[in-house]
Amino acid sequence: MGEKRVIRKEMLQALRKQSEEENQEKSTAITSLLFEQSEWQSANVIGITISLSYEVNTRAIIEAAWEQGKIVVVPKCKPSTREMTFYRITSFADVEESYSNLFEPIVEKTIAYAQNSIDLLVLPGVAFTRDGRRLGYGGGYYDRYLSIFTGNHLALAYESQMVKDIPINEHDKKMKKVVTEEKVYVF
Ligand SMILES: Nc1nc2c(c(=O)[nH]1)N(C=O)[C@@H](CNc1ccc(C(=O)N[C@@H](CCC(=O)O)C(=O)O)cc1)CN2
Ligand SMILES: Nc1ncnc2c1ncn2[C@@H]1O[C@H](COP(=O)(O)OP(=O)(O)OP(=O)(O)O)[C@@H](O)[C@H]1O
Repeated sequence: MGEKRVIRKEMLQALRKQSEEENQEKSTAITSLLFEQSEWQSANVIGITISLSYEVNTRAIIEAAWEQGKIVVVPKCKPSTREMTFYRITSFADVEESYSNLFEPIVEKTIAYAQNSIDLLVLPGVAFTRDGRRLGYGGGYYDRYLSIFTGNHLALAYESQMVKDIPINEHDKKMKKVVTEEKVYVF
């Protein structure tokens, strides 16, 4: 556990140092590669997070999804059980800054979507390995979600988030794909 925390802290520090310009440039490349994936093209309902400033920018992805006629659902965390429920948003006015400074759906304005109605889950992450392991913020939210999720999933990351090793935890779920600004890792 301790080692995970060190990798997380160092990676987040490095990510926060990346300039906005660099973030934007790489995010644009990641977005283009994402749109080439068959999982994206065939999905009607996309489950995706609202990015923080240093994460791969998902706002342009969400806007494009709306333009492509797709349904966008974003997670709301339940800290007491560390579970997430996804709600459909049709504009950014449907989200508010809430838990842990994340942007989450305003429950009163949105409708919950069941897990089995999501075609593609687009995951964030702090660090990834070249064999498909993922390190998140340490909530275990996605490990729990993926343990019962049957749809497609892939993760978005900067190439700089690919690391040699991450300590394994029995709950850790392997990624199927990670899309970076340089390539698509398929596991
Ligand atoms: N933009 C974005 N949204 C996302 C994620 C993400 O990685 N990025 N998540 C990806 O999983 C989920 C949120 N994951 C979280 C995991 C842990 C904690 C957490 O433990 N927070 C502590 C304080 C953290 C700290 O030490 O600063 C707390 O609130 O008590 C919060 C969110 C869902 N939404
Ligand atoms: N399926 C699960 N059922 C029960 N507990 C789980 C499950 N998955 C993870 N956990 C627990 O959640 C905690 C956090 O897990 P971990 O450090 O792997 O999170 P993470 O992948 O970094 O975070 P996140 O998924 O939120 O981005 C650990 O204590 C882990 O044991």
